[in-house]
Amino acid sequence: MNNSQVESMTDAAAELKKGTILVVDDEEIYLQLLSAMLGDDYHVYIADNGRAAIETALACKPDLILLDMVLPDMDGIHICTELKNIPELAETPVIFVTSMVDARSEVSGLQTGAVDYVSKPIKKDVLKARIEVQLALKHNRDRLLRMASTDGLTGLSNRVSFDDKLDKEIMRLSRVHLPLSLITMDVDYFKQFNDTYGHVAGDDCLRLVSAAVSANMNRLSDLAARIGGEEFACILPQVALSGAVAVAERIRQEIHRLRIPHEKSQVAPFVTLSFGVLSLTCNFNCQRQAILEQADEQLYKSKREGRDRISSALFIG
Ligand SMILES: Nc1nc2c(ncn2[C@@H]2O[C@H](COP(=O)(O)OP(=O)(O)OP(=O)(O)O)[C@@H](O)[C@H]2O)c(=O)[nH]1
Repeated sequence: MNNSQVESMTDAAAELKKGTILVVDDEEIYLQLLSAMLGDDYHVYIADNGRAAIETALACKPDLILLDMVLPDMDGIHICTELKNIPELAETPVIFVTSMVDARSEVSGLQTGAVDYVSKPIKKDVLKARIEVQLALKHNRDRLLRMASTDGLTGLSNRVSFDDKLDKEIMRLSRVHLPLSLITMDVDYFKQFNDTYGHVAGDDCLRLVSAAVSANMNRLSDLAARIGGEEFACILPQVALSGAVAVAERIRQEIHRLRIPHEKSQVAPFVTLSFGVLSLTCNFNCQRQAILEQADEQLYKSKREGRDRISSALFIG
């Protein structure tokens, strides 16, 4: 077996791992024991104090944290409370693994938001079974959350997660006085498209359009959503008007390149989109509803002025 075969087998083994676990314990012997116990099945990260635990959790986004109660810089209750206050980590299940077996400690641990409490010395099979239960629950919860925030037809974000993201970005950017841009877009003469080619072809068309829209979301903080039947929208945090118009133009041209036939369109023999772009410098008085209304006004302007075009404006607060 050559090196690259060994490497690809190692990669394949890594792929098969069932999740990421952060082990937090100040005793080297337990870090070693748990790493050896779990290392074949999971990606294991370790931390030997509270501060390192929080930093490592933020960096590796574990599926589960095994947390000791007694650590040199802060106790487990304190660490768990901090984790629950960090939005990205608040839902990460924590299992206390500790020698403190009195009922009061156990109750405190569970009241802090831990999902389970396991006493030392560790019984390998029991701990593994409890980990499996918590990971299965997390997996299901993540799947339900994904389904609740995704549009079933296109795989883009749905209206609920669009509204949620917009509210969050308005608050975040208000603190730092940075711009936010929105692009709203709508397929031209889509009723005629459905009437001509049928609803199934209409659905296929919406899927192609959404793929073109999401292909132009270049930053992790961008979000593309289907916010109505044939209406899409993008949130572009920290992007000013000219940048957002450039993104809209890229999407417009990409839709042209797709050449999806649309013989009943009065604009072109293929599918086109109309766009509304709106930018604002956020402040705490900005209301989602007012922002969307003004973005829609720009979209209607594009429709009125002939479709297959971009209209843009700065938000008037
Ligand atoms: N295939 C399909 N059609 C949809 C879906 N959601 C909405 N539609 C259709 O989209 C069409 C939208 O029509 P209108 O609002 O009249 O707009 P339009 O024909 O695109 O005209 P303009 O927007 O003015 O260019 C309607 O016929 C809806 O039935 C969907 O999920 N799939």
